[in-house]
Amino acid sequence: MSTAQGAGPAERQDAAGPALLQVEEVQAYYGLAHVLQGVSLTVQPGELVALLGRNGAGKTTTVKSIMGLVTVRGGHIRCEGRDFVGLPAESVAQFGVGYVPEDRRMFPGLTVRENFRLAGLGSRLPKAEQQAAIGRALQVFPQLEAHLDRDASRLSGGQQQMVAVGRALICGRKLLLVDEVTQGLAPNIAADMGATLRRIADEGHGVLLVEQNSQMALELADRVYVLDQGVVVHRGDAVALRRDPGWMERYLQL
Ligand SMILES: Nc1ncnc2c1ncn2[C@@H]1O[C@H](COP(=O)(O)OP(=O)(O)OP(=O)(O)O)[C@@H](O)[C@H]1O
Repeated sequence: MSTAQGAGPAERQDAAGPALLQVEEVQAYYGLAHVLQGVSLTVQPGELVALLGRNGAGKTTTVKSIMGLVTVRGGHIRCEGRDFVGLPAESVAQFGVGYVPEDRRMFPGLTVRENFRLAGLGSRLPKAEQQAAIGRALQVFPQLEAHLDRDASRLSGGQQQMVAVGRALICGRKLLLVDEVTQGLAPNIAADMGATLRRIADEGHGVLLVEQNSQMALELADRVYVLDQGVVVHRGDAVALRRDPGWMERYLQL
C-alpha cells in the first residue's frame, strides 16, 4: 500500500483521541465470497473523506458494512471509540450515523415531509429534537420547502437526492455515509450537491463519500482512500493527489 506523506489516519487518531469513525481491519462477506479483506479507514469531524476505486472494488460493501447491512466476520467499526460492528442498521442511527444509499430508495406515495418524519422516527431522538433535525435538513436544502407535500418519488433526480441526503442528515447528527449521490445527475446539479456535502463537512460533520466521479471527489475531499479488490491500496491527503497528474492511471487503472 502507498501512503502519502503527512499524518496518516492512525497518527491523526492518536493526536485527536478516538476517531469519529474508525473502521479497523474489517472482513466482510457475501455468503462465502470474502469481499473486504482487512479494510481500515478513519473519518474525523469536519472531514470529507473520499472512498475511490474501480467498479467492484468494495466501496459500497464498505459503507454497507458500517451500516450493518453486510456480514462482517472480523475487525471493528467504532464511532467515537464505541464498537458497533454487527449491530443492525436500525441501531446504527443511535450513534449519529446517517446513510445515503446508492439507489436513493424513495418509497412511492410518501411525501417529502413524510420521508423526513420517518427519518426522524428512525433517529430515535426525542420528538422535539426530531423536529429540530428536520428544520436543519430544510436549512441545508431550502429548495425542498416548496415540495414538502409532494410525492418524493415524483421529484426530479436532483431533488430526490436532496431528500435522500436530508433524511440521512436527520438521522446522522455526526456522520454521513454517502454512496454515489451524483450518479445520473446533470453536471451542474452534481456540482451543487458536491458543494453542499463540502459545506456539511465544514460545519462539523464527518462525511465518507463514495463517488464514481473521482476527479470531483478529489476536489471536495480532505483525504482519500483507494480500494482495489477489497483492500486499501492507497491512502493520503487529497492535496497531494491533486498535484499528481498520474494518480488515476496508477490507482484506478483508467
Ligand atoms: N449482494 C451481493 N452478493 C454477492 N456479491 C456481491 C453483492 N454485492 C456486491 N458483490 C460483489 O462484491 C464485490 C464488491 O462490490 P461493491 O458493490 O462493494 O463494489 P463497488 O466498489 O461499490 O463497485 P461499484 O462502483 O460498481 O458500485 C464485487 O465483486 C461484487 O460483485
